[in-house]
Amino acid sequence: MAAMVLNKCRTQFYRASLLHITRGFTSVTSPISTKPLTTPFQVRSIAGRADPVSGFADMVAETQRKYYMLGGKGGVGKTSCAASLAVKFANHGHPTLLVSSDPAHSLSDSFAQDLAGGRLVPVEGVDSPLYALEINPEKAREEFHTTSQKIGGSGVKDLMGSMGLGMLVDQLGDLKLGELLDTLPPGVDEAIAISEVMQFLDSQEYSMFTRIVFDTAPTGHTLRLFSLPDFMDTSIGKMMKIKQKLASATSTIKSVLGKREETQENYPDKLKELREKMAKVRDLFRNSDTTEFVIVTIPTVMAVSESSRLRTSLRKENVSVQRLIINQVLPPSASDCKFCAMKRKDQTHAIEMIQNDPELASLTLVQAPLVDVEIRGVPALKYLGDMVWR
Ligand SMILES: Nc1ncnc2c1ncn2[C@@H]1O[C@H](COP(=O)(O)OP(=O)(O)OP(=O)(O)O)[C@@H](O)[C@H]1O
Repeated sequence: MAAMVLNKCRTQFYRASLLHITRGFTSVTSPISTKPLTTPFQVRSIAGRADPVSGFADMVAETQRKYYMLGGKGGVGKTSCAASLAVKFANHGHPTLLVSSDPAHSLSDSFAQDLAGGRLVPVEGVDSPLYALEINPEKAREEFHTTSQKIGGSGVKDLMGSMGLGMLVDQLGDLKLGELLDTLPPGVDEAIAISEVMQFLDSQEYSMFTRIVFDTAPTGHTLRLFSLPDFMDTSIGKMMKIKQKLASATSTIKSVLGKREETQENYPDKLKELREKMAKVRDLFRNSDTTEFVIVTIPTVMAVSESSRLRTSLRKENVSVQRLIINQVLPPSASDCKFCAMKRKDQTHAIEMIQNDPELASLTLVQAPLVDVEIRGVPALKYLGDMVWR
């Protein structure tokens, strides 16, 4: 029965067959005929849009450095689309850096090459230099935590207790410092890691890159980046108060005991530096001349709803979003099996949702087909890139 149903299915899955993509062919052939198909998946703007967004020719044209951030719900194809864009930039002459700030890195899996290690790793098989960098948000979080703890965490309370300054510990209570340090907002690690990368980008080692593509963590985390400078203001303010209280208490004690003042590392300055870096990253993201945020989604109600919320948040933060990639769209069919027919109905509904969504309807939609094999390795990414980035 299942075989009979499947036999009726004439959905023309795009033959990203291993044979084709591992040999680097880019032509698309139908599984039921050997004739090339004319792909219907193209950059197109929605009816009524006055100014269609630039195509890949414009994305590649300028020599000035550009940043592309790809974000969206988990599992929709952010890494695949980001990696395919990076490959395409590199194959069009742009030395390109692909950065993953998703704690669950998948660049190595996507390229089928070992790109791990938190340092620049060259990607093999592309025409111009393409480097990958998997940054470690966990490490950034730990560093932030250690620095904060040194200024005023439990270490301070222990120290003050041992100095007989228990009353000051009580005064610290109202600053809710412990709470502050223990409840760093989710995504703070990713944001810190991104800001660390941004400072490298000004260095000589990174100066050759003219295209920088970010594969970001799922939706909510990326958005934290924008609220962090304010969060840092609050936390730095609290830490400065503690430092002042500590400084006056310790100098009184030391003068009584006749001890010399020790030079202390200026930790709040470090936090201020971090805050400044984050503010710089936020400003860069808001600069529509250099940066574009591309939302990736799939045609399901849940993914579309999340994309709409993401777009609202990015608009409030003045981040430029011009295109929405609708990934894994079922290809055309001469006659669907029952499963494909149901799936197509759902997808059609989700695409209509996009077209009627006030946040998403104004974007240029780029449909990318569901292909019949997993997208792994440079030839496969090139294949995907040729369909998505046109
Ligand atoms: N158009 C497509 N056709 C078929 N498979 C696809 C397509 N796009 C992505 N995939 C596959 O879907 C899976 C998830 O893709 P990917 O890792 O790019 O998603 P992601 O959004 O980055 O995930 P995460 O949020 O977990 O980082 C991978 O196995 C990938 O090969």
